[in-house]
Amino acid sequence: MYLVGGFVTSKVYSGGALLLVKSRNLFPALRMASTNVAALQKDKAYVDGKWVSAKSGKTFEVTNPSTGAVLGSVPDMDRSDAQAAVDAAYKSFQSWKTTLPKERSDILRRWFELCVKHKKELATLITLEMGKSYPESEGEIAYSANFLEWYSEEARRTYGHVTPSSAQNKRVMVIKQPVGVVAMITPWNFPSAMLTRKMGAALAAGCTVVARPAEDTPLSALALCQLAEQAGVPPGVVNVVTSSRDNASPIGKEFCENPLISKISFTGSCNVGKTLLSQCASTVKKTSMELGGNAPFIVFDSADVDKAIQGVMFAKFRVTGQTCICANRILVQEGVYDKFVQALAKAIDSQLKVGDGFEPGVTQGPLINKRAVDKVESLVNSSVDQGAKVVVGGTRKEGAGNFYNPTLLRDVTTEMSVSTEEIFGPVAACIKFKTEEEAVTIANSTRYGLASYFYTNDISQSYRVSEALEFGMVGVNESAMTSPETTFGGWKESGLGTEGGKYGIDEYLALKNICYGIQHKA
Ligand SMILES: NC(=O)c1ccc[n+]([C@@H]2O[C@H](COP(=O)([O-])OP(=O)(O)OC[C@H]3O[C@@H](n4cnc5c(N)ncnc54)[C@H](O)[C@@H]3O)[C@@H](O)[C@H]2O)c1
Ligand SMILES: O=CCCC(=O)O
Repeated sequence: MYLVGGFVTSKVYSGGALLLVKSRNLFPALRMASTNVAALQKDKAYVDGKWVSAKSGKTFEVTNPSTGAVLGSVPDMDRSDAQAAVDAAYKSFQSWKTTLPKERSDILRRWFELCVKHKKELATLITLEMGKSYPESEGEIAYSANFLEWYSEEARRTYGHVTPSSAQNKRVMVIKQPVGVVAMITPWNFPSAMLTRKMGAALAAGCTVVARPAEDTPLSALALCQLAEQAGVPPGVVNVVTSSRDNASPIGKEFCENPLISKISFTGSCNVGKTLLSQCASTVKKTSMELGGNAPFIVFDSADVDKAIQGVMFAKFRVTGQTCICANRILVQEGVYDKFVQALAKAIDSQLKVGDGFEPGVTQGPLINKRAVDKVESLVNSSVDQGAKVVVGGTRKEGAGNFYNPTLLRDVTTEMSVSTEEIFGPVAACIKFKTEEEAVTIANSTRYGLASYFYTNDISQSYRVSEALEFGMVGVNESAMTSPETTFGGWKESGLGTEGGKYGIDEYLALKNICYGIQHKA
């Protein structure tokens, strides 16, 4: 690693190729991670236990959204590459499904331990390719690794049951078996955790996997493969195909139409989820869909406002507002509205710092790309045109990188697009309401149903409202509600199925009813 013209330039050897990683703010993280990040950065995809190029030989570049610097290139695979990966996964399924749950558990445990051991290098890769602040990246690696640990424990608990029979000469039991090869498509906002939440469950159940990570963040996925290999995951059990956005749709089609695949597990936007669902009809595949959200964050008059501010700072500004469970509509009862807005403005000013994720003290990294900044800017501008007022921010950050300043809007109404659309950026949009019924009606008046939050000190209200909200997840006086134990999933157009928690592994298991005819002694 050496310094050139104020930049830190790091030699990164990747699959034999020398990459120069250049960033003003890289130094602190690379110092933490030493240069081992190089050993985990791959420039090939991972199929059948081998590091491979695209058959076409094509590659695409991965860039740092904070600086625009090119981090490296990975294979731009197409539909035929995906097909080869499916063949490998299908072949490996025949033996993986017969392994003992304890063997799968031990392998997942070793993979978890390796992720923990390499957390600094893995976190460095996330901040490099995705931009989130380095402490948030370390947090993601802990979260991501914990899914492997959780499923190493769940692997041994896939109990079936015996059903009392209605006939003397029959016995009936239900067993659970792995569904088969699972195709996974994941987004860029949690480059590691969205994969392990799926892969941990699938492998524990006895399924094999072909995954296509988002084009913005393939490096974290490939690093995970390397650790999986070291943990003893056999060839073909985990396969990762990388591609540019241009090949996302053809690969998606292959996944949906290939009869060797039994299930698609997708995390991403509602629009792409709906496309995949319609494509899956041709082969009647099982699906898990973790889609977008439009989370209400309700603050009632009785709430502890300080606690609600602490909660909204996390629920709104985590990962610069780019999580599917981020607070999207902040509904505040009229009695505390002004006090809440004032306190939130103060918290934003004093607690948030925008910049390169490696810079000490930065809490708000860049948005993923220029398109995302344009979208956030247009949502803010159109709200202001319709009467919303900017209390804090409301502008892009000057200079290079895809940065948008943390923004607080007041006098927002339910009709504005900032309320109806998923913002996916650092914009807190505050709406005033009068009654509990009005708040619940507004909260539920969306086709999304992923996460919701409310703050109250009225115990009866906490029961009433948590039962009335049409969302898969409800935080009551709590905004940090995800963990491996959480049953994570959306209602309505936010998705199908759940991940994590007690039920996560069931998504990868098929029920089989076995009826025994027995000779009954006279
Ligand atoms: N519910 C959840 O658990 C969850 C978690 C994270 C993100 N999300 C959602 O993801 C969205 C943000 O991620 P995004 O912008 O990357 O979403 P996206 O839907 O644009 O992309 C998600 C993935 O799908 C791929 N893709 C795009 N078009 C495809 C096609 N036609 N066929 C197959 N694959 C295709 C992309 O390359 C990417 O890998 C938000 O809506 C967010 O709420 C949901
Ligand atoms: O973006 C969605 C995932 C968020 C989480 O798992 O906490």
